[in-house]
Amino acid sequence: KRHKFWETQPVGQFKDLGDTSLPEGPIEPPTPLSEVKQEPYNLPSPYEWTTCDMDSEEMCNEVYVLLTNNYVEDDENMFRFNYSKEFLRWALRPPGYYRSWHIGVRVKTSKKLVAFITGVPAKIRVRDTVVIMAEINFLCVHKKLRSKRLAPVMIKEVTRRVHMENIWQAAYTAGVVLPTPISTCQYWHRSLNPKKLIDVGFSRLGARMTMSRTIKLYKLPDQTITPGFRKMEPHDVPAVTRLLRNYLKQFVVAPDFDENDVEHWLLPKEGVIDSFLVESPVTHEITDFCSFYTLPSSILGNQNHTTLKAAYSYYNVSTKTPLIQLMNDALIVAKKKDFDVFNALDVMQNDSFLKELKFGPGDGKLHYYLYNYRTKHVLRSSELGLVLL
Ligand SMILES: COc1cccc(CC(=N)NC(=O)c2cccnc2OC2CCNCC2)c1
Repeated sequence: KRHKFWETQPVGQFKDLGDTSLPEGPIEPPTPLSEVKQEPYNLPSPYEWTTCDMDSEEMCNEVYVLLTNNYVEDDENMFRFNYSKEFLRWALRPPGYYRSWHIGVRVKTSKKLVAFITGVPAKIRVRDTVVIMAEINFLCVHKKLRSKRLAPVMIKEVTRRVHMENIWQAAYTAGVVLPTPISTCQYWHRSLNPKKLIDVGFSRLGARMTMSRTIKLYKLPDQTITPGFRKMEPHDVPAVTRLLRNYLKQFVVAPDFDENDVEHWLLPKEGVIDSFLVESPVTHEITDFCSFYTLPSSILGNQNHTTLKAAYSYYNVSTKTPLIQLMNDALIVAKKKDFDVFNALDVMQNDSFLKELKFGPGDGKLHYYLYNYRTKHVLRSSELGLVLL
């Protein structure tokens, strides 16, 4: 039976789609903390819960190895996300994080880590209401333990631990359709190293196209072209916070970043997150911002290449520099940093540059979900101002 688990959860149900009489907001009220289940859910007998301390080199490595071998693959099982350890430490330890929300499942006898799920706290605005939510991510069950119904009990356990911190909503994304997406995005890819992308089967040579013609088509200048375009630095945090908060106001769902959040999520970290801004050479005002995160993919079964170096568009703000020019500078920097491909979702105003900057549509969609929060309508992807890792 499809969605046996999700029909028991406080999420929008397919049967409610189109019923605009249902109000926007929480689906269920908070439970008194004294009534929240105090002990962990039961796992099947061979398994036990563990808390993954990402500060521990050993545990962080166990998580890295589990995800490297068992996390999300593309639809044709040619690529698998290969989040780095530094990236995982960044993604899982934002301001106010709870170590207890980094949940692992071990085999009692061997102590092998065989499953993982995480939450991090985030302030998310939905229209005019700021809600403290858990951002749920990295749900991974070892390939050999699939369809043992571990995922539902892991989701219930992370929900229970989130409830214990008096948080009642969550946000998550998935490549699969579950009850019920608040929005569905198309992903797009911009080739930076077309020869490698074709060699590994990520892209195909276009009809009536030669390889040299394809390389020329995607060629980029050696230098960025916007005057005042530079790497973000710590002293830029207040100005970038103001710029980003103002820009994100236009979207129905968006993070409510303060300076601490901006310092964590947007200051450059080598091999994890790159961020740039435009400082007007005359007024020294910060007028524009762009950022992308580093998420390589393992290439499964290719003799010549093992890793696809991919950049993922994160948060971008344009107030003076045309967004197309700003994003072209982001492509130029990504190419200089030896990325093979630059990925983007059609969220925010990304639709305005995708085709012109030679992005091609990906072969899948990314669905956005809220837990225990109903939106009046399914949102257009351009109404989304939230990018999850
Ligand atoms: C190229 O290697 C891949 C390895 C695994 C999966 C996919 C396809 C895919 N599922 N892509 C995305 O979900 C995606 C495409 C563009 C931008 N962000 C994305 O996902 C992000 C955000 C959600 N969590 C994963 C990373 C591609």
